[in-house]
Amino acid sequence: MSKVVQGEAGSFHSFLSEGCKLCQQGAKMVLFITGICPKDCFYCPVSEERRKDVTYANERKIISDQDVVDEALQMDALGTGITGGEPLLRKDKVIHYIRLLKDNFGLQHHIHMYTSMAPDYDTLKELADAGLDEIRFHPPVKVWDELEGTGYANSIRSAKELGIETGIEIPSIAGVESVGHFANSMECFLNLNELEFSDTNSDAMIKLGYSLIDDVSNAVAGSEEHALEVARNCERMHFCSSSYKDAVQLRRRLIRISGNTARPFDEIGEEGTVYYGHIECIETDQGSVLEKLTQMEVPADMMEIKSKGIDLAWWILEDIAEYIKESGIKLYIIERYPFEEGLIVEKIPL
Ligand SMILES: C[S@@+](CC[C@H](N)C(=O)[O-])C[C@H]1O[C@@H](n2cnc3c(N)ncnc32)[C@H](O)[C@@H]1O
Ligand code: SF4
Repeated sequence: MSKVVQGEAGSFHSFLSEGCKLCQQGAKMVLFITGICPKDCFYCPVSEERRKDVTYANERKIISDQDVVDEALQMDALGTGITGGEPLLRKDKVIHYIRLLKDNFGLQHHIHMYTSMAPDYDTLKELADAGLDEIRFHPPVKVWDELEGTGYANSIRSAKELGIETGIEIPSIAGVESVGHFANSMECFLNLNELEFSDTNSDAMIKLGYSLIDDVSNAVAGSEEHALEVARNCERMHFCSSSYKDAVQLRRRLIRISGNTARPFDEIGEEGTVYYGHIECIETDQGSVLEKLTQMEVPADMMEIKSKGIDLAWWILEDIAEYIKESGIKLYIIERYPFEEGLIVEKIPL
């Protein structure tokens, strides 16, 4: 599928792979296999905390298979993107999780994988046999001009032969034009990511002369223009902008998760965050506060006892605030990301 889309700096063709379509709906779980990687890209955005041999499904640290299944259920995932670090450094783990996800959620659970390596036919066959649907190769910048003569060309040919939807995914920086021609000659798709600053790459990127587009986004000035150049000659390409990723994909993912996990008294906001009231009190006060709530006939399904207080519907808390406020007890309306211990966006004292 190819259509003309309007970018901030002009219009260009856009091709969406199956994995991208599901990602745009916020329906893809992100399975981070390992944080280790043999490459040393100057733009690497992987956080210090994750640059180890650790596995996460979205923000959940994975200890057992059940954790992976629970996270997919929690967001009602329609597919999974396998990433890292370099996932193929833990090939057996990748194959194990592809099988686990296909067994639990059916063959229609779409799985794509990123790799910076150029795996041989046998490795790709193992991945295809396990059920991998789509692969996105990320060759290092230094070989972009000579991709025909590298292992990436063979890997792309093999992946296509094995029936895996095949593409290249790289950041949109100087030099991408030649990758556009290569993608055409290989008849594979090309995803260009708008280059972004992160905590781990900003020193290197500033030294190389990159700068922010403005003060409110992490996007790098000039990145979109490189993609527009490529779009002139590349049929199956897509530019994934930083603002789209943040504004649309994240919001849709949060809405999916909160729709699945909100308690009866959580209000789901337009951005997918949840709003609820919170009575902060020490354990010894909890009994007397609960007694008051019962006397005021607050329904049991409109509250939940937590270790450091009681959560309840914010509109009920607002109504009864003046009757339960006393020394040592604090009342708040909280807006939070819809995960256990999710980021608190706002905490308004009553
Ligand atoms: C973060 S990597 C993770 C998977 C694997 N390590 C790899 O590099 O392919 C996934 C994609 O992110 C993109 N990427 C890497 N650094 C980026 C940055 N600073 N800004 C925008 N996209 C970036 C690359 O196009 C890469 O294909
Ligand atoms: S291949 Fe990916 S994880 Fe590895 S250094 Fe490059 S961006 Fe980072």
